[in-house]
Amino acid sequence: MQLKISDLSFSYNKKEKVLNDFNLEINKGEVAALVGRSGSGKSTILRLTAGLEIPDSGRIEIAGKTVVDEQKFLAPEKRKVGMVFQDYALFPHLNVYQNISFGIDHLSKKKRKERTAELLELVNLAGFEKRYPHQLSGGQQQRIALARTLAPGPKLLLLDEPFSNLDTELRDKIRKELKSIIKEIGITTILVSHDKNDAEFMAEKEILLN
Ligand SMILES: Nc1ncnc2c1ncn2[C@@H]1O[C@H](COP(=O)(O)OP(=O)(O)OP(=O)(O)O)[C@@H](O)[C@H]1O
Repeated sequence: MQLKISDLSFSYNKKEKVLNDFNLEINKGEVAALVGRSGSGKSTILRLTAGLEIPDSGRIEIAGKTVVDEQKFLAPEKRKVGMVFQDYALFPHLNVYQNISFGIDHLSKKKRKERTAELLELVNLAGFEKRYPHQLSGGQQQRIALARTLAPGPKLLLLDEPFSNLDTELRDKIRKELKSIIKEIGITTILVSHDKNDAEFMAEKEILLN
């Protein structure tokens, strides 16, 4: 089991529960989609898994290790979880090389260079090192965001509405690319989507939130 969520409850304001005893299990290498109406708590589940919110109760285990329960809270950077946000959140003042190598500054310069090159190869953007985010198309920005997230070698990849900023034509292309990258590295992935087609195309398993 790569991700196990047990009896997770959460509210933003302590009044209205967004999640009530929510459970979820995802196997290693599996790609799962969270689907459900707007406001059903899809992004909240990703945020809790990444450690950006603290649950009211329940437990989350990643690769067999408890990252949060009533006693414990592991900081986001220690969870080995990579999250790509809806708006990609690239650093506008850093170029592609700097964006991707941001999370691996503990490595030597040589290793960092190698790893960044490997990731640019993976997302098919070798040669783009010196470009700035505003000099990239939406699809390219998304692939750089993915490369940056994958750089430290996360055990779990979280994608929040990865196709929402793309027009229909590009969306098709990006979906295929994203799926093939995920398969190539075999990373366990959860994706949030409000689009049934995207979810069906990308995921082996769909989890419906009400
Ligand atoms: N920071 C916040 N403070 C207070 N309430 C919030 C906050 N973020 C989300 N909520 C509320 O929590 C509920 C779940 O939100 P969440 O973003 O997880 O839903 P979602 O299923 O991802 O929705 P969408 O498909 O529209 O992105 C919603 O009712 C939302 O209004």
